[in-house]
Amino acid sequence: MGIDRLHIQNLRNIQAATLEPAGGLNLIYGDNGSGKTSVLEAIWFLSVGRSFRTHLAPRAIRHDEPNLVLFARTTAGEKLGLRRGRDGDNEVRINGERPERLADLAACLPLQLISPESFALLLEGPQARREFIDWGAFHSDPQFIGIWSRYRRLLKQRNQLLRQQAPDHQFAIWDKQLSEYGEALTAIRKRWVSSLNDTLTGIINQFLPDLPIRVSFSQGWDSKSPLSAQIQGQLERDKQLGYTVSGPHKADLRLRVGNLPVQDGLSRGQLKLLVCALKIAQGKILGQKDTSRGCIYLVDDLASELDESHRTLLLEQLISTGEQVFVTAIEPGQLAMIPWDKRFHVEQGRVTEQN
Ligand SMILES: Nc1ncnc2c1ncn2[C@@H]1O[C@H](COP(=O)(O)OP(=O)(O)OP(=O)(O)O)[C@@H](O)[C@H]1O
Repeated sequence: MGIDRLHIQNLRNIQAATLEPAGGLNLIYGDNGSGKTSVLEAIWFLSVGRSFRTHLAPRAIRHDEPNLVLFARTTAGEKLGLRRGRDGDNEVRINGERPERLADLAACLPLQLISPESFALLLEGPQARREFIDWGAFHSDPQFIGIWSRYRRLLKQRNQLLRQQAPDHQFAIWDKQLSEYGEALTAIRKRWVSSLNDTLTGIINQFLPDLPIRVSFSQGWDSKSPLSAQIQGQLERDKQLGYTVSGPHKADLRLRVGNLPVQDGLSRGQLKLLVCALKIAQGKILGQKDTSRGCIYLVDDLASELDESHRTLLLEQLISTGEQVFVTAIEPGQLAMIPWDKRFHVEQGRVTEQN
């Protein structure tokens, strides 16, 4: 899985660039502010429909230009196009057609991003970890997106009834459906997390040997009780609070080292290695599925927080996935020993392939 052609127009300081990346390891190097991260941002945009740096797409559009335009051709032959306008006029195309939903882009182009901001996965609230689990659930089970969307709609409707202090009998029909979809959603998440665990343990043992790291899935409500009983039992409390306290929308991935949450028990570099292990494991499992197209890894600022031996270890793990990898770095000299398949130099928004 990968992209064999990428065209970027008017994204940040890149006026126009065309890259023909290798199927394996691609290095993107250049000085601070040259536009390296913008190349990764372009690929991310084409998968997710937005930037990983800002929720305000106009900020990514090159100054004084009305819109940004991106295009990629995947190794499966799909042509993905995206245009974001300053005036909010947006367009997405897959093989020339408008997709039914934005998630269709992600299905064509599964990505894992490792960046200095990826710490959020471990340091911030559970939402980032739910999104992490749901990435795997989405890519491994075609039913997931439909079930997840329905659950979210039902939850919104129930919360509205709670805020309106609706009489108890009005909840019965919503709660039945909410429980059914919630259980189905959780079953897919559980399957994914259990398939993740073995691969993850192997990578953690390499990255962080001798540390007793444990990863467990918390489904968002008491695991001894069916969701229907939980939701029924908490109705009075939910009414007082005006929202649904427990359920799959509160799921989390718990990570501990010994008795401590990892954010308290690991150094910055160790946390980064753990984030990398989680993301590499996700992509590896997906790559092993018969139905899967694998995934592309984007690694922004490889050197940050990691010493040389851990940088090498990380790259070895990435190479072992056999997937397409894009790595940005300021100084290519530090990475001279790595067998890059292609190297791209970025200078003031101009991208040139090096021999
Ligand atoms: N909307 C915009 N229009 C034009 N230029 C922009 C816009 N937004 C950001 N820039 C500039 O584009 C460049 C973006 O650089 P980018 O973050 O991709 O650099 P980088 O090579 O990854 O840098 P670093 O090594 O410091 O992380 C910066 O020079 C920034 O000032």
